[in-house]
This record gives sequence, structure tokens and C-alpha cells, in this order.
Amino acid sequence: MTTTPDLVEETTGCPAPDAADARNSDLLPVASGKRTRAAALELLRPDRGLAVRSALVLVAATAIGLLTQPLLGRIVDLVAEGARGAGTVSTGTLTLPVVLLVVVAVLQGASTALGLGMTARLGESVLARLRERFVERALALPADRIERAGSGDLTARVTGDVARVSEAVRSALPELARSSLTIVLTLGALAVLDWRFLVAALLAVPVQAWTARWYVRRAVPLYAKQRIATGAQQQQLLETIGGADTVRGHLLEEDHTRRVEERSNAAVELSKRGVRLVLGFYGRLHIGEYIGLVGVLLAGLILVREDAVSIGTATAAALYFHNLFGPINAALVLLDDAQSATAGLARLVGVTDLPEEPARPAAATSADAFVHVRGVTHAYGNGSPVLHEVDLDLHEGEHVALVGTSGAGKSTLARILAGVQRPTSGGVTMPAHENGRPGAVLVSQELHVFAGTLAEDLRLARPDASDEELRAALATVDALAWAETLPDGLDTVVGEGAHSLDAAKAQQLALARLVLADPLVAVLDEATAEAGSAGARVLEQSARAALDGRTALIVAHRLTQAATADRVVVLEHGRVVESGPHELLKDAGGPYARLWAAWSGTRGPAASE
Ligand SMILES: Nc1ncnc2c1ncn2[C@@H]1O[C@H](COP(=O)(O)OP(=O)(O)OP(=O)(O)O)[C@@H](O)[C@H]1O
Repeated sequence: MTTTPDLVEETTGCPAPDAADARNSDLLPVASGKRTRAAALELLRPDRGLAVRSALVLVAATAIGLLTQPLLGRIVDLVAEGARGAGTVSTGTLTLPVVLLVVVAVLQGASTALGLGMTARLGESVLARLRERFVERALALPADRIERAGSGDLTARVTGDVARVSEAVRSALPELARSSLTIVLTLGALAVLDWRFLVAALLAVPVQAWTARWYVRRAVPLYAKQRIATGAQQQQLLETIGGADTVRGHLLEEDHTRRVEERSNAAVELSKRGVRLVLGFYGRLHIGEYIGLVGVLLAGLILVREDAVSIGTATAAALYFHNLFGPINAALVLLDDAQSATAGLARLVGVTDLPEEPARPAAATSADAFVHVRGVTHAYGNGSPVLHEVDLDLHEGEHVALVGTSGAGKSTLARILAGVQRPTSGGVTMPAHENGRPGAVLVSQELHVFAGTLAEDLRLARPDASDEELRAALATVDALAWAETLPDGLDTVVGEGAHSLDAAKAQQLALARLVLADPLVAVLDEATAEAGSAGARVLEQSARAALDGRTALIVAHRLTQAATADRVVVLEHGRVVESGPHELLKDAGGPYARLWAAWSGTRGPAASE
């Protein structure tokens, strides 16, 4: 048995449900143990036929395997009888049990393979269902809910917890099920041979139970300390290497080397304690096993002497008991895996069970062809409002530029108008939708090129778009020329790990998706801020073309975007303080004029033209 029972570490890595909630009520919830079990059964329900069949096959496989020991016992009996009678045993006498042993081995191998195959299919199907539910629910979570919890919480669940549950479903749980089955059926078989064998075997249980308790009590705090020490060591390394220039500049090499050494020593010391603990665990476990084995052998001796059982039966009992060593060790180790997976599952179920709330609440329909923002107030979490009773109308086809100093609330308003963020109060109404046209689409600075071909990336916006439509959309935003020079044109694989596109191209792709989506209202938040100024001009041109003929709200950090808009709306501290055409506001001596003067002052005379 070589597996290291290091999973207590993982188990304790997950906060207990209630503790997590108590620490921070904004963290995503964790399901209770009862609810997690119920959810596991729900996930299993559609495959219950397969679950029952695989359980039956595994029981049969284990039961078949348990015929080996009595057959070996039978051989022992035949040899003993032969020795007592003729002094030898004929080969013919042994043929049948040997053939039966071969048959048992073949049948057990085949049925185990079949059972494990079925269990693997079952596991994958359950996992797929769990992942689907989780991703569906996570994607539907309102942005502010994720922000309140911290996106790290959700990411940790998507990565760490899903991986932990997947690994357990793929390896630990089938192995644990098989081990438990072997233990139960073997103990049953011992009782069938003679109940006294069972009693002798159970002598090992108190030592094993004590060992498990001994281990868990020490392992939980030790692994927690180990995690902290390893984290501290990595942190120190990062600081020292990351700040190498500063360290050298201030002649701090020695000091930092000493700190790295101290932290490394602490981590190494704890690792050594971990190894000693594991060795102690197995040592104690073996003591328990040998106590049981001695018990079974003594019981066999006494029973054979009393003629209560044959030598073969006593041999079979000893072999049965020996056969328990592996499964018992495996079960004790895998219990940690199972617990860790249960904790992971509880965190996933906590998310899938969140009450449904539409992430993008369908905006009410305006009575006219305009977009109306009415009385929108918004506060993040329990903070003070960043928008106060904002009213704003966007006329059909109008381009409105939203300007204001940093933190004025422009992005927040843009996200609310696009339906990505739910306002604390107030609301947005949109003109009636036409056949499936989306209400509003937001193109934000956080652009992502989805892995796949360029065509697939574009079709996210309109899955049924023809190649011609894709080309037309790219041409609109001036991206067709570079797209056609890609190695495989529209079929070039782009995104992470493939042909990478620079920020400006990614921006144009986002604008082409906007053209394809053809929303009633386009919301651009810093859509051109990524590029340098020459690139910015190209992107501004792309954005203008993408917005042509469309109602649009443009968050304009570059005031050239404001200058070309139909109307400029100035936000200050979450309130609309000015609204009107650029030319008018520029000379009105108000907040926009000040912004414009400050901005063109930094840009030189060209900008103010
Ligand atoms: N997710 C968030 N959680 C908490 N506070 C936030 C969040 N997003 C923005 N804020 C705060 O809300 C206020 C308005 O931010 P917002 O990003 O809407 O302003 P902005 O005008 O777009 O600023 P900038 O020009 O710097 O992007 C700021 O004080 C900001 O710190």
C-alpha cells in the first residue's frame, strides 16, 4: 500500500458549510451534508438502471473472487487427505480445483472489467450532468452576485472543486466501493466458514479504529500548518525573485536568502513530520492487521484440533483475512478522498441550488422607439450609491457619449443599460424587440478571443450567420483585410494557445460580433482605449462603422469619441450634470468645457479641432 493519505489536507482546505457562511455572508453558499447527498442522488437518478446493474456486476465479481480461498483450501485438504492415506496425492485429484481456480480467475477478471467499465460510464455521465448544471447556473449568476462573492470563489469552485469531484468519481469512489464491498463480503464469507473466524478477525478492528483516529487528529492540524508554510515559502520566493533588483539595490541579498532559508526549513520540517506521521499510520495499521491474523490463525488451530473445521477451511479463513489488508488500507486512505470530494460537491451544489434570478433582467418595453433610463440608483454591496437617480433617454439611432472623470459611474451606467448589472433601484426600458434581435449588447474593455476558429468566434454572436455575412461584418469594421491574410483565413484557429490576435484585432473582432448580433442598442465601454493613438484612430473608425444607424451609448474616455457623437452626457459623482451636443457644451463654460479644455490641453492643438 503506497498511497499517501494526504487528503485530509484537501478536506480541511474546504471551509465547513456553516463556517463559510458565518465568515462572510457574501461568499457563494455551500450546501449542507443532507442536501449534498440528496443532490448526488438526483444526479444519479437518470442513470439509476446503469447504477444498479454496475453494482450487481461488481458484487458478482467480488463474490466470484471469494471462491478462490475455499478452492485453495480444498487443495490443501486434498493434499492433507492424500498424505494421510496413500502418502501421496494424484495429479488427477487436484485437476478439478485447479481448473476451477482458473475459471474463477477468468470470470472474476471479466466481471470486474465489465463492472468497472460500467461504473466509469456511470461516473462520466454523472459528472457531465454536474458540470452542465454548474456552468449553466454560474453563467446565469448576476455579475453583482459574483462580485460580492469575489470572482476567486467561483473560479476556485469551477477549477479546484470540479477537479476534486471528477478525480474522486473517476478513481477514488469506484475503488472505495470495491474495497468496501470486498471487506463486507469477505467478513460474510469468514462467518460462513465458521463464526469464530469472524470474531477472531474483528480483533483487529479496535486497533484500526484507534489508528484512524490517531492519524486524523494529527494529520488535520499538521497538513493545515504545512499548507501555510508552503504558501509562505512560495510567497517569500516570489517576493525575493520578483523584487530582485530592489533586493540587490538595497544590498538585502543576505537578509532575503536567510528569509528564504528559514521558510524553506520550516516547510521541509513539516514535510518530514508528515512523512513520519504516514509511516506511523501504516505501522499501527499493520499491528492491527497482524493481531487479527494471529487471532484467525489461532482460531483455525483450535478449530482444527477440535475437528470443527478442516485444515483447508482454516487455510481459507487465513487467506480471507490476509485478503482484507489491501481493501482496508485502501478504504481508510480513500475515505479522505471521498470526504474531500463531498466537500467539493457541497460547494458545487451550493451554487447550483442558488435561487433562480435572471442575470440579465429583460428590460421593460418602452412605449416609443426610445431607450429610457429612469431613476437609476446603484450601490455596490453595502457601499454608498455610485449612481443617483439617473434619467437618460436615447433616441432611435442616436449616439450618446458618456463622459466624466474617473469613478463618476460611467461604466456602471453602461453596464446597467446593457442589462449586465442590475440597478439597486430604477430601471431601463427598451423599444419592442423585432424577431429575435437582442435588446442591448455591451462591448467592454475586457475582451476575450474565444478559442476556436475565427469564424466560430464570430458566430458566437449569430450562430446561423453565413460565411458571407461573417465577411461582411469583418469588412464593416475594417478587419477583413487582416482576417484574410491569416494562415487559414476565417478557419484559422485563434485564441489562447493558437494564433494570437493583438488587442486591436480582438477589439475589431468584438465590434464585428456586435455587427452580427445587430442589437437594438449598442453599448461601448472604452472600446477603443486599448490601442496606441494611431491604432485608436483606426478602431474609432471601426467603432463608428459598427454603430452606424444604431442607437448607441459610448463611454468616451477619449473625448474625440464625444466630439463625433450626436450628444454628450456628462456624469459627475453618479449624477447627470450636463447634456447636449459637443459644440454647444464645449463653449458653455460648464463641466464638459472644463473636461474638454483639460483633455485638449494634454493633447495639443490638433485634438481640439
Ligand atoms: N464591482 C465594483 N464593486 C465595488 N465598487 C465598484 C465596482 N465597480 C465600480 N465601483 C466603484 O463605483 C464607482 C464608479 O465606478 P465606474 O467604473 O462606474 O466609474 P467610471 O466613471 O467608469 O470610472 P473609470 O473612468 O475609472 O472607468 C467608483 O467609485 C468605483 O470604485
